[in-house]
Formats: sequence, C-alpha cells, structure tokens
Amino acid sequence: MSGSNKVLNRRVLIVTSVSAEKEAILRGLRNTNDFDVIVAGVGQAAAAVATATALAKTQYNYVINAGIAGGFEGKAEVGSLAVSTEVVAADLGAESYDGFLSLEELKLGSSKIEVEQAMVTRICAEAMEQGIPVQEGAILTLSTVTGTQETANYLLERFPHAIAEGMEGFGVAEAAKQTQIPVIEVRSISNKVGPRDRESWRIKEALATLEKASSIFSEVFK
Ligand SMILES: O=C(O)c1cccc(C(=O)CC[C@H]2O[C@@H](n3cnc4c(=O)[nH]cnc43)[C@H](O)[C@@H]2O)c1
Repeated sequence: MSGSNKVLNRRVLIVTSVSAEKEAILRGLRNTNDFDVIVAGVGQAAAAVATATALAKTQYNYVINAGIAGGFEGKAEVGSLAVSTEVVAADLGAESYDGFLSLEELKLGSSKIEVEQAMVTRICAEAMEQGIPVQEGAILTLSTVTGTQETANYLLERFPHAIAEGMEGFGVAEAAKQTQIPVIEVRSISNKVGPRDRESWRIKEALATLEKASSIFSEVFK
C-alpha cells in the first residue's frame, strides 16, 4: 500500500466517456463487485485526469478503457468488438510537408503504449466463445473524429495494423502507465471510420455488444 488512504483489494477500473457506455457495462457486469466503472468525459485530457484521480484514491490491478468506437473498413465491422494490442496517440506529433512526424520521430517520447498480449488473447478467446465477433489490433486515439475517406486512408497508411479509433484510449493508458498498472482498450464498433454520416452510427447495437463483452470481464480479469 503506497498511500494511507488507499484500499487494498483486487480491483479493476473501467473508464468510459459517456454514461450510456457506463450503464451498458454495468448491465453486463451484473453485480460483480471487483469493478469500478467511471465516466470520464470525451477526449484524452478528461480521460487522463479522471483515470489518474481514480488511481490515486484506490489501488487497482488493471485499467480498461471501454466504450464505443469507429472501426476501419475491412478491419472491425459495426457491432463487433475491438481489443487493443497497443494504444496509439495517432495525432500527437507534428505536421510537415514530408508527412506526419510522430513523437518518436521528433525524439520527444512515445506515442504508443503496449498492452499485455496474454490479456488480449484471453479476452478474444472468451469473446469468441460467447459468440461475440472480435478482432485484435492497434486502437488509435484521436482528438478529432475522422470524417473523410482521405483521412481514414492516411491513418491506415501510417498505421496498417490499426483496427479502430476512439478519443480517450491514450489518455487512460498514459495515466495507467505512469502508475505502472497494466491497461487495455476494449471497444465495440458503432460506425465506420470515414466520411461523416452520424445517422448511420449504430449506437444501440454497439452498446449491446459492449454489454455482452462486459459480461466476460469477471471471468477474464479474475
Ligand atoms: O448518443 C448516444 O446515445 C450515445 C451513446 C453512447 C455513446 C455516444 C458517443 O457519442 C460516444 C462518443 C465516444 O465514442 C467514441 N467514438 C465513437 N465513434 C468514433 C469514431 O468514429 N472516431 C472516434 N471516436 C469515436 C469516442 O471515444 C467518443 O468519446 C453517444
């Protein structure tokens, strides 16, 4: 125990961006006691602050960033589950006439946070057993939802192994990393990454997948 007000227990912190995601996860978890689900707000800054605040109060063994996401065409279909092999801050860097320069290229740090592969494999195996379509790969974090095919193509050019994009993953992962707690991003796909068409977002379907995915968490994170 590193702080006198910390609780010593086996606990998992789940960070969402909006309350509809939290509610779907709580339905899936039913009354499992080992999980705390919080709503951080949208974007990396809100996600990092909320995660760091929770980690300062309670001792957690694992952090999950969970919610809905955009899926890259042919990589993660609407209604399926995406599990991160790495969490990537895709727009953290500098623009140049020679293309985007990542933090690594700028020698200013890392824009990627690794995930334990054993946990990825466990979640994917359990999801498949439950009939949830699932894929693993990099999940990108962006401050701006992709809204054109050109940007979607450019992102895939830079990150060929990307399967999905969200807006909070790297913020959650950075807070967890600084506290040396393993982190994973688990997202259900509500829409395609590409030309903006908010009407086509299948939020109900994605929340149903998120609920089903959450029902396997107690088995996977025990
Ligand atoms: O309107 C609703 O009922 C509703 C219910 C649940 C979630 C929402 C959101 O708008 C969540 C925003 C959240 O979703 C992620 N997201 C989803 N699709 C994308 C995308 O294509 N690119 C980036 N992020 C996406 C993101 O993490 C947002 O925080 C609404």
